[in-house]
Amino acid sequence: MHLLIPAAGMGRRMGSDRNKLLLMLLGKPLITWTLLAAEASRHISWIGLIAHPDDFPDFKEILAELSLTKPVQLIVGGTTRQESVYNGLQALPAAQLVLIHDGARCLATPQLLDRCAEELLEVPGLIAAVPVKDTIKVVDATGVIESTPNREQLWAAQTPQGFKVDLLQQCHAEARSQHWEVTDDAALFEKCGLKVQIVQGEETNLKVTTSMDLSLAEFVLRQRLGTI
Ligand SMILES: Nc1ccn([C@@H]2O[C@H](COP(=O)(O)OP(=O)(O)OP(=O)(O)O)[C@@H](O)[C@H]2O)c(=O)n1
Ligand SMILES: C[C@](O)(CO)[C@H](O)COP(=O)(O)O
Repeated sequence: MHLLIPAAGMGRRMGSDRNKLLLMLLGKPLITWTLLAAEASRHISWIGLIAHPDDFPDFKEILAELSLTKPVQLIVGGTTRQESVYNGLQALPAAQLVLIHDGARCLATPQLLDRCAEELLEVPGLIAAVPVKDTIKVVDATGVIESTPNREQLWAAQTPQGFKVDLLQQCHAEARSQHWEVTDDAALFEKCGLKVQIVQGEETNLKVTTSMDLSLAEFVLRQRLGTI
């Protein structure tokens, strides 16, 4: 199965002066951990790494050092994640199904990628997600709570997200013509009235967004490697 990895962000919330995916995490660039999970997945056969052209030299160096067994194509990203995925879909070789996984979710396991790949044979669209643990409040502009949604219906979206390619392409085309801006591909499917199935995600599959997340990711990796 084909995998697109959006990796063209800036990492503004990290407060870093470079793409956070190039920051070091336990001795390796953060994106390396994501690529290693894709390499170890039984179902992934092709990887599209969507990046900002300024980062191409660094990504090429990382890829040369890793020398993965699977083909990796560098694709020019856009100014938003949505535009980056759109570009990825344009560059995708002929394929019926695609998984999309954030470069910043570097702790996703190969097993999660494989479960999503297998489930995608049965449904038009899916996302990994975990039940929300906190009580969530809907708050107005003045900081006053408006409502408390029933937690049983709340799930935190992760990636991988997987889709039938033709349907996702149609949703992205519709989004461009209607000027929809969303933070994930499932939201486009939803807006187009298409079904998106939840696949149980992983609690450790955090998106490295702030420097605290980077510390948490290091802790999880050390635990996995048995060094703590
Ligand atoms: N124009 C963009 C923006 C984001 N991404 C990717 O989408 C994923 C999720 O985005 P996020 O965590 O928000 O990354 P950044 O945009 O780098 O972070 P920030 O919003 O803090 O700037 C990341 O793997 C990021 O590289 C992308 O490919 N193209
Ligand atoms: C796709 C995503 O990782 C799902 O949680 C997320 O929506 C990416 O965008 P964000 O704005 O960084 O949350």
